Amino acid sequence: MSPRRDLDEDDVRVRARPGSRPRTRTRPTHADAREALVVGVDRGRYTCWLDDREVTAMRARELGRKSVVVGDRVALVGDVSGGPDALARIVRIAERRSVLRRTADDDDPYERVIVANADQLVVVTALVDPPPRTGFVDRCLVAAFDAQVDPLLCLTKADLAPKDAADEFRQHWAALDLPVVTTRRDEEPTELEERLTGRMSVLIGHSGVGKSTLVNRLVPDAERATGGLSAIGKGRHTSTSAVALALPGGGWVIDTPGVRSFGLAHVSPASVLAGFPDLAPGAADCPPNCEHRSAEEGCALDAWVEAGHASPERLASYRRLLESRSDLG
Ligand SMILES: Nc1nc2c(ncn2[C@@H]2O[C@H](COP(=O)(O)OP(=O)(O)OP(=O)(O)O)[C@@H](O)[C@H]2O)c(=O)[nH]1
Ligand SMILES: [Zn+2]
Repeated sequence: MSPRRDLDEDDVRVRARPGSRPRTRTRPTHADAREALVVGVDRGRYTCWLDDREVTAMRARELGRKSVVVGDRVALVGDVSGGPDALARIVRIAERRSVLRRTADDDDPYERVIVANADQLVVVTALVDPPPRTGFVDRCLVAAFDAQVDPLLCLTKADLAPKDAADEFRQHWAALDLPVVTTRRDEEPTELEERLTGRMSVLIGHSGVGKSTLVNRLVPDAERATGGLSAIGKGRHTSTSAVALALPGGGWVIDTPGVRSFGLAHVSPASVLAGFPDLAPGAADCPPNCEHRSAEEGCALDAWVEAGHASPERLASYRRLLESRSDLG
């Protein structure tokens, strides 16, 4: 097993080290452990939210190689006072309800969990400057479907765009039940705020689309929320790690500064299709193991589109995504 393969693998190989004391068979159960939420990760230190304070923690040895990511619910022991020099230990990670993964590139088979337990993926796209791209949104939708996280499309900079720009762009997903909000500089992002309240949402978007602007409006004390952990607070623009910020009305918004998109190498072709629910039923007439690339190869999706069940742009979009994945050969 190469050490790189299992960056995020949860199966642990316990190696007996020469000279080390034998491990006790029954580990302490840490009945007094406190439940906390991981809101930041920085070089082996985990910022956890416990009741109403931030606690810095490290991983306990007994976690083995299990990864701890933002959004994880963990059990803490040790010094959970949250004082400046206090250091707690993470002894357990609760089972994850969802995991958002990425691969660095489509042809990079090594996947990483970016965020655990999110229930909403907010795809942030500007209507102008930079111009919106349907392919980026499609890619994010596939990642959301794969992770079983609800998608929300957030179109920013409506104040700079022609009046019908938002309607025109969202037309691409007219066949889907995709919720869409638009935001603009001269208005509070009230509708977005409503959709985020009480949930754990991840923001994803290219540089310059206005993510930081949104986060600052949604979390006015963002700097304070990341607290003394200046490495995370100040490093938001350079850091590549995600950070969870508490929303005033309840819930969390997770900013992912280093993640601009999702590689999909780990997503099976069938799951990529699941991200296109308007096309997916059309595959019922495909030959077994159809790679859905062309009608010449027997793919039934072209006929599905010709029959008017989905738009040609959607099929083209799907096939572009497939092409960008090298694992199909
Ligand atoms: N007119 C207008 N400008 C906006 C809006 N949202 C953001 N901007 C501007 O767009 C630029 C980029 O916004 P940021 O919030 O820094 O974008 P970002 O997505 O966080 O980019 P990174 O920090 O590189 O990740 C800034 O100059 C913002 O002032 C908007 O709704 N309307
Ligand atoms: Zn097919």
